[in-house]
Amino acid sequence: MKVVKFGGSSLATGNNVDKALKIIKDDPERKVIVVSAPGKRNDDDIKVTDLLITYAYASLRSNNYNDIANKIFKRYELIAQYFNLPEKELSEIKRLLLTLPQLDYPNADYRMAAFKAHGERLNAMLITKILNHQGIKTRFLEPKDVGLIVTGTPNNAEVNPETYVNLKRIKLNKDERIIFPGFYGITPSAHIATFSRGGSDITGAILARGFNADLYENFTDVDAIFSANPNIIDHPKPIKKMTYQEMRELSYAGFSVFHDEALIPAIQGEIPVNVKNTNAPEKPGTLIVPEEGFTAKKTITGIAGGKNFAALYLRKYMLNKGAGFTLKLMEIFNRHHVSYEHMPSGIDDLTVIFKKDALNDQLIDVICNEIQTSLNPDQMQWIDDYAITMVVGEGMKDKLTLCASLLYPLGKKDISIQMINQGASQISIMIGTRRKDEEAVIKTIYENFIAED
Ligand SMILES: Nc1ncnc2c1ncn2[C@@H]1O[C@H](COP(=O)(O)OP(=O)(O)O)[C@@H](O)[C@H]1O
Ligand SMILES: N[C@@H](CC(=O)OP(=O)(O)O)C(=O)O
Repeated sequence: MKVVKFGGSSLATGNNVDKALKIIKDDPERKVIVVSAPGKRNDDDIKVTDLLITYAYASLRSNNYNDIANKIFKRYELIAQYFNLPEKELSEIKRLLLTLPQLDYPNADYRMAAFKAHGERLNAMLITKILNHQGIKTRFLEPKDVGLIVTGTPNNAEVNPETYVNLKRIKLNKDERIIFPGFYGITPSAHIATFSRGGSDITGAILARGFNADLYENFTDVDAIFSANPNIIDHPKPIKKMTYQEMRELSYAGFSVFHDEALIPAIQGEIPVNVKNTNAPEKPGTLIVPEEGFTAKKTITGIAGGKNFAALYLRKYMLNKGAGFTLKLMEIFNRHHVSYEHMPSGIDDLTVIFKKDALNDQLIDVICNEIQTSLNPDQMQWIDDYAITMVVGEGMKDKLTLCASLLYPLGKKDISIQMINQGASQISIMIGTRRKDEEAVIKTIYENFIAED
């Protein structure tokens, strides 16, 4: 049995949905289908999830939100019309959409989560109706029906392990497909909470693990995962096969094609993941597999870049001798509920790297003031335009001189390296630069090490 997920880019129009449905019908093993909300139809379009965010704010400010609600409904109506679905089939979808502002929510965050989740919820309802209309027996199931329980914050939730116990109890009928909305779960108190953006990939992986699928197929709008972002490198080489850990590191640093958290359930359940193109399903795509039994054919598998970082540089002479410096630093972060990403250090200095969305200007000032008062560093600098480039490959493990040879062409191009860190797993090297240099780092390493390999 396969769990299949279609991203928003694969469900943006009636024509796209039709391609997705053909893929489903083509293979009886594709039994559990996770769907995202309709995505962008062209570069200037707006994803339904973003329209729902606007709707949530507009309906808080005034009663004048009909235009945005109608604009959202129109997205579903256009898809329904493509399949000649009778209009009455849409009445429930319209009602649910229009009543969102009137419902009770515990607070504004839960309210926002419920609005956002309806992008996938209504799409799953619609696609179920379309398939049944075509004579394909299909059942709509959602998190509350199967016990997909989440905890954490309402717009950045995490799956609760109880979910897997609940999923084991669900019976899948032989002659029936399941359509399941991605991106959200249900809290222990039965409220909707969403994963972080792009989180339908996570739902697919949870169901693949929970139903013990043979394969998790993730359909998107590119032929494969490429060895570099196709928006930066022209026609980058596709990756045919890679390990879970390689994918984790690449998606963390910027391969937006697959959510980095989505691999964890797949790893835990040892479910292989196949990323494929809805527009070319005959192509093999990229297969993501366990490390055991994997033989690396290339030194570097891929290179990813993330611009959305900031760093705090601290110099304190004899840092290596002074006990408690790092502990006090951690206590300050902990007091303000700030998590950090990396903390490379030397004898006299350390850099703490943050995701920018973990902080705001006020918090940065408060934290820097506390550090100055309690740790009295010899130098402290906040670097707001920090970028991380991650060079990843299982084949890097035994290449002792790789680090030096990676840096040489960057130096020749006058790119200033702020930090370099080889991961303990030895399959990644992280290069910290100023944001303006990030694309040049990716292009230089791609040209010298991937294009040639
Ligand atoms: N290394 C990469 N390989 C493939 N696609 C990438 C890569 N890095 C970024 N992308 C982008 O990710 C997009 C697919 O992700 P996304 O839009 O979230 O898909 P979906 O809507 O199917 O979830 C591609 O269209 C591409 O622009
Ligand atoms: N619709 C949600 C969740 C998601 O996964 O979407 P997509 O499959 O289009 O990346 C979002 O836009 O974040």
